Amino acid sequence: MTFQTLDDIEDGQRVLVRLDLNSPVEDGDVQDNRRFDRHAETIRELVDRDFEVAVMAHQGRPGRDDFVSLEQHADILADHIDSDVEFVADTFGPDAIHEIAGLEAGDVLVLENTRMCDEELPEEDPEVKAQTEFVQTLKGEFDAYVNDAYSAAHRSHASLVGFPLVMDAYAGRVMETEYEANTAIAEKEFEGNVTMVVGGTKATDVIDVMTHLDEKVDDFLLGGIAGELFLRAAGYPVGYDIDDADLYDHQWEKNSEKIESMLDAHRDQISLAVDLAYEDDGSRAEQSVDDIDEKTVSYLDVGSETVMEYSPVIRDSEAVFVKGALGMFEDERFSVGTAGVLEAIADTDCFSVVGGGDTSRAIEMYGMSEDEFGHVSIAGGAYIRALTGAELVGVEVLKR
Ligand SMILES: Nc1ncnc2c1ncn2[C@@H]1O[C@H](COP(=O)(O)OP(=O)(O)OP(=O)(O)O)[C@@H](O)[C@H]1O
Ligand SMILES: O=C(O)[C@H](O)COP(=O)(O)O
Repeated sequence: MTFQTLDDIEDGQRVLVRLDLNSPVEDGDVQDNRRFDRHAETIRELVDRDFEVAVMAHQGRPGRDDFVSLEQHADILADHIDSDVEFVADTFGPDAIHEIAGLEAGDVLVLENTRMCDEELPEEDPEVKAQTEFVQTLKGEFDAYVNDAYSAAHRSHASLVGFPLVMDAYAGRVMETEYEANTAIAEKEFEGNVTMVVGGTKATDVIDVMTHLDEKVDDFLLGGIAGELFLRAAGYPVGYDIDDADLYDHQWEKNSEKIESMLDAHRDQISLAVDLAYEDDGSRAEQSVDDIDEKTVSYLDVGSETVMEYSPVIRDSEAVFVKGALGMFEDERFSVGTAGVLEAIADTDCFSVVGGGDTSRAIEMYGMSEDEFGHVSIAGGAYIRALTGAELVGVEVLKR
Protein backbone atom coordinates (compact mmCIF):
# COMPACT_ATOMS: atom_id res chain seq x y z
CA MET A 1 0.00 0.00 0.00
CA THR A 2 1.31 3.40 -0.94
CA PHE A 3 -0.41 5.50 1.71
CA GLN A 4 -1.08 5.19 5.44
CA THR A 5 -4.43 3.66 6.36
CA LEU A 6 -6.53 3.32 9.49
CA ASP A 7 -4.29 0.40 10.43
CA ASP A 8 -1.49 2.93 10.98
CA ILE A 9 -3.26 5.38 13.30
CA GLU A 10 -3.54 5.11 17.07
CA ASP A 11 -7.06 4.90 18.52
CA GLY A 12 -8.85 7.73 20.29
CA GLN A 13 -7.50 10.73 18.37
CA ARG A 14 -9.38 13.79 17.13
CA VAL A 15 -9.82 13.25 13.40
CA LEU A 16 -11.11 15.35 10.53
CA VAL A 17 -12.65 12.94 8.02
CA ARG A 18 -13.52 13.76 4.38
CA LEU A 19 -16.38 11.64 2.99
CA ASP A 20 -18.17 11.83 -0.36
CA LEU A 21 -21.87 11.96 0.50
CA ASN A 22 -22.80 13.78 -2.72
CA SER A 23 -26.25 12.34 -3.46
CA PRO A 24 -29.23 12.72 -5.75
CA VAL A 25 -31.68 15.32 -4.37
CA GLU A 26 -35.33 14.98 -5.35
CA ASP A 27 -37.67 17.88 -4.50
CA GLY A 28 -35.23 18.98 -1.80
CA ASP A 29 -35.00 15.49 -0.27
CA VAL A 30 -31.57 13.89 -0.15
CA GLN A 31 -31.79 10.30 -1.43
CA ASP A 32 -30.11 7.56 0.57
CA ASN A 33 -27.63 5.63 -1.55
CA ARG A 34 -24.62 3.29 -1.56
CA ARG A 35 -22.20 6.08 -0.59
CA PHE A 36 -23.74 6.28 2.92
CA ASP A 37 -23.58 2.54 3.27
CA ARG A 38 -19.92 2.35 2.32
CA HIS A 39 -18.70 5.37 4.31
CA ALA A 40 -20.66 4.17 7.35
CA GLU A 41 -18.16 1.32 7.65
CA THR A 42 -15.29 3.78 8.05
CA ILE A 43 -17.20 5.93 10.52
CA ARG A 44 -18.40 2.90 12.49
CA GLU A 45 -14.81 1.74 12.86
CA LEU A 46 -13.69 5.19 14.05
CA VAL A 47 -16.54 5.32 16.58
CA ASP A 48 -15.75 1.83 17.86
CA ARG A 49 -12.11 2.86 18.24
CA ASP A 50 -13.09 5.92 20.34
CA PHE A 51 -12.02 8.57 17.85
CA GLU A 52 -13.57 12.05 18.06
CA VAL A 53 -14.86 12.50 14.53
CA ALA A 54 -15.72 15.61 12.51
CA VAL A 55 -16.95 14.92 8.97
CA MET A 56 -16.47 17.15 5.93
CA ALA A 57 -18.41 16.45 2.71
CA HIS A 58 -19.92 18.32 -0.22
CA GLN A 59 -23.31 18.31 -1.90
CA GLY A 60 -23.97 19.64 -5.42
CA ARG A 61 -22.44 22.84 -6.71
CA PRO A 62 -23.40 26.50 -6.15
CA GLY A 63 -26.15 27.48 -8.57
CA ARG A 64 -27.60 23.99 -8.91
CA ASP A 65 -30.80 22.64 -7.33
CA ASP A 66 -28.85 19.94 -5.52
CA PHE A 67 -26.63 22.47 -3.71
CA VAL A 68 -28.16 21.97 -0.26
CA SER A 69 -27.15 21.75 3.39
CA LEU A 70 -25.75 18.53 4.87
CA GLU A 71 -28.32 18.46 7.68
CA GLN A 72 -30.26 15.59 6.07
CA HIS A 73 -27.00 13.76 5.30
CA ALA A 74 -26.20 13.74 9.04
CA ASP A 75 -29.53 12.03 9.79
CA ILE A 76 -29.08 9.45 7.02
CA LEU A 77 -25.54 8.73 8.21
CA ALA A 78 -26.85 8.29 11.78
CA ASP A 79 -29.25 5.58 10.52
CA HIS A 80 -26.42 3.78 8.77
CA ILE A 81 -24.06 3.76 11.74
CA ASP A 82 -26.90 3.19 14.20
CA SER A 83 -25.60 5.91 16.49
CA ASP A 84 -26.14 9.66 16.99
CA VAL A 85 -24.63 12.11 14.51
CA GLU A 86 -24.63 15.84 15.28
CA PHE A 87 -24.71 18.55 12.61
CA VAL A 88 -23.47 22.15 12.66
CA ALA A 89 -24.47 24.66 9.98
CA ASP A 90 -20.96 26.07 9.65
CA THR A 91 -17.84 24.95 7.78
CA PHE A 92 -14.97 26.42 9.83
CA GLY A 93 -16.31 29.50 11.62
CA PRO A 94 -16.84 30.00 15.38
CA ASP A 95 -19.92 27.71 15.53
CA ALA A 96 -18.03 24.86 13.90
CA ILE A 97 -15.01 25.36 16.17
CA HIS A 98 -17.27 25.44 19.25
CA GLU A 99 -18.93 22.12 18.30
CA ILE A 100 -15.58 20.53 17.43
CA ALA A 101 -14.21 21.56 20.83
CA GLY A 102 -17.11 19.74 22.51
CA LEU A 103 -16.45 16.39 20.79
CA GLU A 104 -15.86 13.37 23.03
CA ALA A 105 -14.70 9.82 22.33
CA GLY A 106 -17.06 8.11 19.85
CA ASP A 107 -18.88 11.34 18.89
CA VAL A 108 -19.56 12.16 15.24
CA LEU A 109 -20.19 15.72 14.01
CA VAL A 110 -21.02 16.63 10.40
CA LEU A 111 -19.83 20.08 9.32
CA GLU A 112 -21.79 22.10 6.72
CA ASN A 113 -21.38 21.50 2.94
CA THR A 114 -17.71 22.26 2.19
CA ARG A 115 -18.75 23.96 -1.06
CA MET A 116 -20.45 26.67 1.01
CA CYS A 117 -16.93 27.76 1.90
CA ASP A 118 -15.51 30.08 -0.82
CA GLU A 119 -12.03 28.63 -0.61
CA GLU A 120 -13.12 25.05 -1.31
CA LEU A 121 -14.00 24.98 -4.99
CA PRO A 122 -11.65 26.71 -7.37
CA GLU A 123 -9.31 23.99 -8.68
CA GLU A 124 -5.85 25.03 -7.50
CA ASP A 125 -2.60 23.29 -6.61
CA PRO A 126 -2.55 21.44 -3.29
CA GLU A 127 0.13 23.88 -2.05
CA VAL A 128 -2.27 26.81 -2.61
CA LYS A 129 -5.18 24.97 -0.99
CA ALA A 130 -3.03 24.12 2.03
CA GLN A 131 -2.57 27.85 2.75
CA THR A 132 -6.28 28.74 2.73
CA GLU A 133 -7.83 30.07 5.93
CA PHE A 134 -10.23 27.10 5.82
CA VAL A 135 -7.39 24.54 6.02
CA GLN A 136 -5.20 26.60 8.33
CA THR A 137 -8.06 27.10 10.81
CA LEU A 138 -9.28 23.51 10.95
CA LYS A 139 -5.88 21.84 11.03
CA GLY A 140 -5.21 23.16 14.54
CA GLU A 141 -8.33 21.46 15.89
CA PHE A 142 -7.35 17.88 15.00
CA ASP A 143 -4.59 15.30 15.46
CA ALA A 144 -5.02 13.80 12.01
CA TYR A 145 -6.87 13.91 8.69
CA VAL A 146 -8.59 10.92 7.06
CA ASN A 147 -9.64 11.00 3.42
CA ASP A 148 -12.29 8.44 2.51
CA ALA A 149 -13.65 10.35 -0.51
CA TYR A 150 -12.12 8.33 -3.36
CA SER A 151 -15.03 9.32 -5.62
CA ALA A 152 -14.10 13.01 -5.33
CA ALA A 153 -10.33 12.45 -5.49
CA HIS A 154 -10.12 13.78 -9.06
CA ARG A 155 -10.94 17.28 -7.74
CA SER A 156 -8.19 19.57 -6.43
CA HIS A 157 -10.42 21.11 -3.78
CA ALA A 158 -9.27 22.38 -0.37
CA SER A 159 -10.93 19.69 1.75
CA LEU A 160 -9.41 16.98 -0.45
CA VAL A 161 -5.87 18.15 -1.20
CA GLY A 162 -5.06 20.92 1.31
CA PHE A 163 -5.03 19.01 4.60
CA PRO A 164 -2.64 16.17 3.70
CA LEU A 165 0.10 18.75 3.16
CA VAL A 166 -0.16 20.17 6.66
CA MET A 167 -1.36 17.25 8.82
CA ASP A 168 -0.80 13.54 9.39
CA ALA A 169 -3.00 12.02 6.71
CA TYR A 170 -4.56 8.56 6.32
CA ALA A 171 -6.77 6.80 3.80
CA GLY A 172 -10.16 5.62 5.08
CA ARG A 173 -11.51 2.15 4.29
CA VAL A 174 -13.48 3.25 1.20
CA MET A 175 -10.46 5.09 -0.20
CA GLU A 176 -8.35 2.00 0.36
CA THR A 177 -10.79 -0.49 -1.22
CA GLU A 178 -11.72 1.64 -4.21
CA TYR A 179 -8.09 2.54 -4.90
CA GLU A 180 -7.00 -1.10 -4.82
CA ALA A 181 -9.92 -2.33 -6.94
CA ASN A 182 -9.80 0.39 -9.58
CA THR A 183 -6.02 0.36 -9.92
CA ALA A 184 -6.03 -3.42 -10.29
CA ILE A 185 -8.76 -3.18 -12.94
CA ALA A 186 -6.79 -0.57 -14.88
CA GLU A 187 -3.82 -2.94 -14.97
CA LYS A 188 -5.81 -6.08 -15.85
CA GLU A 189 -5.39 -7.68 -19.29
CA PHE A 190 -8.27 -9.60 -20.90
CA GLU A 191 -7.98 -12.19 -23.65
CA GLY A 192 -11.63 -12.14 -24.71
CA ASN A 193 -13.88 -9.28 -25.73
CA VAL A 194 -14.05 -6.21 -23.52
CA THR A 195 -17.28 -4.20 -23.63
CA MET A 196 -18.06 -0.84 -22.13
CA VAL A 197 -21.61 0.37 -21.58
CA VAL A 198 -21.55 4.16 -21.53
CA GLY A 199 -24.43 6.50 -20.87
CA GLY A 200 -25.49 9.01 -18.28
CA THR A 201 -25.61 12.74 -18.49
CA LYS A 202 -21.97 13.78 -18.85
CA ALA A 203 -20.75 13.78 -22.47
CA THR A 204 -17.24 14.94 -21.54
CA ASP A 205 -16.76 11.94 -19.22
CA VAL A 206 -17.96 9.58 -21.92
CA ILE A 207 -15.66 11.00 -24.59
CA ASP A 208 -12.72 10.93 -22.20
CA VAL A 209 -13.23 7.32 -21.38
CA MET A 210 -13.73 6.35 -25.03
CA THR A 211 -10.63 8.26 -26.13
CA HIS A 212 -8.41 6.68 -23.51
CA LEU A 213 -9.80 3.15 -23.70
CA ASP A 214 -10.34 2.72 -27.44
CA GLU A 215 -7.50 0.19 -27.62
CA LYS A 216 -8.59 -1.80 -24.58
CA VAL A 217 -12.32 -1.91 -25.33
CA ASP A 218 -13.74 -3.85 -28.30
CA ASP A 219 -17.34 -2.62 -28.12
CA PHE A 220 -18.86 0.56 -26.73
CA LEU A 221 -22.62 0.29 -26.16
CA LEU A 222 -24.11 3.76 -25.90
CA GLY A 223 -27.20 5.18 -24.27
CA GLY A 224 -28.42 8.01 -22.07
CA ILE A 225 -27.96 11.63 -22.93
CA ALA A 226 -24.41 10.99 -24.14
CA GLY A 227 -25.74 8.30 -26.51
CA GLU A 228 -28.27 10.73 -27.97
CA LEU A 229 -25.47 13.18 -28.73
CA PHE A 230 -23.70 10.43 -30.69
CA LEU A 231 -26.95 9.76 -32.57
CA ARG A 232 -27.06 13.47 -33.40
CA ALA A 233 -23.50 13.23 -34.76
CA ALA A 234 -24.60 10.24 -36.84
CA GLY A 235 -27.25 12.45 -38.49
CA TYR A 236 -30.40 11.62 -36.50
CA PRO A 237 -32.64 14.52 -35.45
CA VAL A 238 -32.20 13.83 -31.72
CA GLY A 239 -29.80 15.00 -29.01
CA TYR A 240 -30.86 18.62 -28.76
CA ASP A 241 -32.92 20.54 -26.24
CA ILE A 242 -36.62 21.03 -26.66
CA ASP A 243 -38.81 23.22 -24.44
CA ASP A 244 -36.85 24.46 -21.41
CA ALA A 245 -34.46 21.53 -21.18
CA ASP A 246 -30.78 22.32 -20.76
CA LEU A 247 -29.25 18.88 -21.21
CA TYR A 248 -27.96 18.63 -24.76
CA ASP A 249 -27.14 21.85 -26.61
CA HIS A 250 -24.41 23.22 -24.34
CA GLN A 251 -22.79 19.77 -24.22
CA TRP A 252 -23.06 19.51 -28.01
CA GLU A 253 -21.36 22.89 -28.47
CA LYS A 254 -18.50 21.82 -26.22
CA ASN A 255 -18.05 18.31 -27.58
CA SER A 256 -19.48 17.98 -31.09
CA GLU A 257 -16.13 17.90 -32.89
CA LYS A 258 -14.76 15.24 -30.59
CA ILE A 259 -17.94 13.17 -30.89
CA GLU A 260 -17.91 13.41 -34.68
CA SER A 261 -14.25 12.43 -34.99
CA MET A 262 -14.69 9.62 -32.46
CA LEU A 263 -17.58 8.28 -34.49
CA ASP A 264 -15.60 8.58 -37.74
CA ALA A 265 -12.55 6.82 -36.37
CA HIS A 266 -14.31 4.07 -34.40
CA ARG A 267 -17.65 3.45 -36.12
CA ASP A 268 -17.17 -0.35 -35.99
CA GLN A 269 -16.57 -0.30 -32.24
CA ILE A 270 -19.54 1.93 -31.36
CA SER A 271 -23.13 0.67 -31.06
CA LEU A 272 -25.84 3.30 -30.94
CA ALA A 273 -29.45 2.86 -29.83
CA VAL A 274 -31.74 1.63 -32.61
CA ASP A 275 -34.84 2.77 -30.76
CA LEU A 276 -35.68 5.25 -27.99
CA ALA A 277 -38.43 5.53 -25.37
CA TYR A 278 -40.51 8.54 -24.38
CA GLU A 279 -43.56 9.39 -22.33
CA ASP A 280 -46.88 9.30 -24.09
CA ASP A 281 -50.03 9.97 -22.06
CA GLY A 282 -48.33 8.81 -18.87
CA SER A 283 -47.05 5.56 -20.39
CA ARG A 284 -43.84 4.41 -22.01
CA ALA A 285 -43.82 4.52 -25.80
CA GLU A 286 -40.98 3.52 -28.13
CA GLN A 287 -39.89 4.68 -31.54
CA SER A 288 -37.27 3.37 -33.95
CA VAL A 289 -34.56 6.01 -34.52
CA ASP A 290 -35.06 5.58 -38.29
CA ASP A 291 -38.67 6.76 -37.89
CA ILE A 292 -37.78 10.02 -36.14
CA ASP A 293 -38.16 12.92 -38.61
CA GLU A 294 -38.12 15.66 -36.04
CA LYS A 295 -37.52 15.66 -32.28
CA THR A 296 -40.80 16.58 -30.62
CA VAL A 297 -40.47 14.66 -27.35
CA SER A 298 -37.77 14.07 -24.72
CA TYR A 299 -36.30 10.60 -25.01
CA LEU A 300 -35.79 9.13 -21.57
CA ASP A 301 -34.45 5.64 -22.28
CA VAL A 302 -33.14 3.40 -25.02
CA GLY A 303 -35.81 1.08 -26.46
CA SER A 304 -36.36 -2.69 -26.05
CA GLU A 305 -34.91 -3.48 -29.49
CA THR A 306 -31.67 -1.78 -28.41
CA VAL A 307 -31.51 -3.93 -25.27
CA MET A 308 -32.02 -7.04 -27.48
CA GLU A 309 -29.07 -5.93 -29.62
CA TYR A 310 -26.79 -5.06 -26.69
CA SER A 311 -27.46 -8.22 -24.61
CA PRO A 312 -25.69 -10.77 -26.90
CA VAL A 313 -22.63 -8.49 -27.06
CA ILE A 314 -22.54 -8.56 -23.25
CA ARG A 315 -23.05 -12.36 -23.19
CA ASP A 316 -20.03 -12.82 -25.49
CA SER A 317 -17.73 -10.58 -23.42
CA GLU A 318 -15.02 -11.57 -21.01
CA ALA A 319 -15.25 -8.21 -19.24
CA VAL A 320 -17.93 -5.53 -19.11
CA PHE A 321 -17.57 -2.05 -17.65
CA VAL A 322 -20.51 0.26 -17.05
CA LYS A 323 -20.38 4.04 -16.66
CA GLY A 324 -23.62 5.95 -16.71
CA ALA A 325 -27.22 4.85 -17.07
CA LEU A 326 -28.91 4.18 -20.43
CA GLY A 327 -32.01 6.03 -19.33
CA MET A 328 -33.76 7.84 -16.51
CA PHE A 329 -33.99 4.58 -14.57
CA GLU A 330 -35.20 6.27 -11.35
CA ASP A 331 -38.61 6.25 -13.08
CA GLU A 332 -39.49 2.57 -13.56
CA ARG A 333 -41.02 3.23 -16.98
CA PHE A 334 -37.60 4.31 -18.22
CA SER A 335 -35.52 1.63 -16.50
CA VAL A 336 -35.69 -0.94 -19.33
CA GLY A 337 -32.31 -0.01 -20.84
CA THR A 338 -30.31 0.28 -17.63
CA ALA A 339 -31.92 -2.67 -15.82
CA GLY A 340 -31.78 -4.74 -19.05
CA VAL A 341 -28.02 -4.39 -19.53
CA LEU A 342 -27.32 -4.84 -15.82
CA GLU A 343 -29.41 -8.06 -15.83
CA ALA A 344 -27.55 -9.29 -18.92
CA ILE A 345 -24.25 -8.69 -17.09
CA ALA A 346 -25.50 -10.34 -13.88
CA ASP A 347 -26.61 -13.40 -15.91
CA THR A 348 -23.17 -14.04 -17.40
CA ASP A 349 -19.97 -14.98 -15.61
CA CYS A 350 -17.91 -12.19 -17.18
CA PHE A 351 -15.73 -9.92 -15.05
CA SER A 352 -17.78 -6.77 -14.49
CA VAL A 353 -17.50 -3.34 -12.95
CA VAL A 354 -20.37 -0.92 -12.45
CA GLY A 355 -19.38 2.66 -11.66
CA GLY A 356 -21.17 5.89 -10.93
CA GLY A 357 -22.78 7.26 -7.80
CA ASP A 358 -26.18 7.39 -9.51
CA THR A 359 -25.91 4.45 -11.85
CA SER A 360 -24.97 1.92 -9.18
CA ARG A 361 -28.28 2.69 -7.42
CA ALA A 362 -30.11 0.83 -10.19
CA ILE A 363 -28.71 -2.50 -8.94
CA GLU A 364 -30.83 -2.89 -5.82
CA MET A 365 -33.63 -0.77 -7.23
CA TYR A 366 -34.29 -3.47 -9.85
CA GLY A 367 -33.83 -6.56 -7.72
CA MET A 368 -30.19 -7.38 -8.37
CA SER A 369 -27.45 -7.60 -5.78
CA GLU A 370 -23.92 -6.27 -5.61
CA ASP A 371 -22.56 -9.86 -5.46
CA GLU A 372 -23.62 -10.41 -9.05
CA PHE A 373 -20.93 -7.95 -10.21
CA GLY A 374 -17.14 -8.05 -9.92
CA HIS A 375 -16.87 -4.59 -8.40
CA VAL A 376 -19.44 -1.86 -7.79
CA SER A 377 -17.73 1.48 -7.50
CA ILE A 378 -19.38 4.43 -5.78
CA ALA A 379 -17.19 6.67 -7.93
CA GLY A 380 -18.16 8.12 -11.31
CA GLY A 381 -15.62 10.62 -12.66
CA ALA A 382 -12.82 9.26 -10.46
CA TYR A 383 -13.56 5.69 -11.55
CA ILE A 384 -13.27 6.42 -15.24
CA ARG A 385 -10.13 8.46 -14.74
CA ALA A 386 -8.64 5.55 -12.80
CA LEU A 387 -9.63 3.14 -15.59
CA THR A 388 -7.74 5.25 -18.08
CA GLY A 389 -4.66 5.06 -15.85
CA ALA A 390 -4.83 8.75 -14.86
CA GLU A 391 -3.60 9.82 -11.42
CA LEU A 392 -6.11 11.22 -8.93
CA VAL A 393 -4.79 14.31 -7.18
CA GLY A 394 -6.54 13.47 -3.89
CA VAL A 395 -4.82 10.08 -3.83
CA GLU A 396 -1.43 11.44 -4.88
CA VAL A 397 -1.29 13.91 -1.97
CA LEU A 398 -2.04 11.09 0.47
CA LYS A 399 1.00 9.24 -0.82
CA ARG A 400 3.39 12.08 0.02
N1 LIG B 1 -32.30 10.13 -21.54
C1 LIG B 1 -32.10 10.58 -20.29
N2 LIG B 1 -32.78 11.66 -19.85
C2 LIG B 1 -32.58 12.12 -18.58
N3 LIG B 1 -31.71 11.56 -17.69
C3 LIG B 1 -31.02 10.49 -18.09
C4 LIG B 1 -31.18 9.94 -19.39
N4 LIG B 1 -30.34 8.90 -19.51
C5 LIG B 1 -29.69 8.79 -18.33
N5 LIG B 1 -30.10 9.73 -17.48
C6 LIG B 1 -29.63 9.95 -16.08
O1 LIG B 1 -28.25 9.68 -15.98
C7 LIG B 1 -27.94 9.54 -14.61
C8 LIG B 1 -26.69 8.70 -14.40
O2 LIG B 1 -25.60 9.14 -15.14
P1 LIG B 1 -24.44 10.17 -14.67
O3 LIG B 1 -23.33 10.06 -15.64
O4 LIG B 1 -25.02 11.52 -14.48
O5 LIG B 1 -24.09 9.68 -13.24
P2 LIG B 1 -23.18 8.51 -12.68
O6 LIG B 1 -22.91 7.50 -13.73
O7 LIG B 1 -23.85 8.00 -11.48
O8 LIG B 1 -21.81 9.20 -12.35
P3 LIG B 1 -21.36 10.31 -11.29
O9 LIG B 1 -21.02 9.56 -10.03
O10 LIG B 1 -20.19 10.92 -12.00
O11 LIG B 1 -22.48 11.27 -11.08
C9 LIG B 1 -29.16 8.86 -14.01
O12 LIG B 1 -29.52 9.55 -12.84
C10 LIG B 1 -30.23 8.97 -15.10
O13 LIG B 1 -31.47 9.43 -14.64
O1 LIG C 1 -20.51 12.80 -7.28
C1 LIG C 1 -19.35 12.83 -7.70
O2 LIG C 1 -19.01 12.28 -8.78
C2 LIG C 1 -18.28 13.46 -6.83
O3 LIG C 1 -18.78 13.74 -5.56
C3 LIG C 1 -17.72 14.71 -7.47
O4 LIG C 1 -18.73 15.68 -7.59
P1 LIG C 1 -18.57 16.87 -8.67
O5 LIG C 1 -18.63 16.18 -10.03
O6 LIG C 1 -19.74 17.79 -8.42
O7 LIG C 1 -17.25 17.52 -8.44
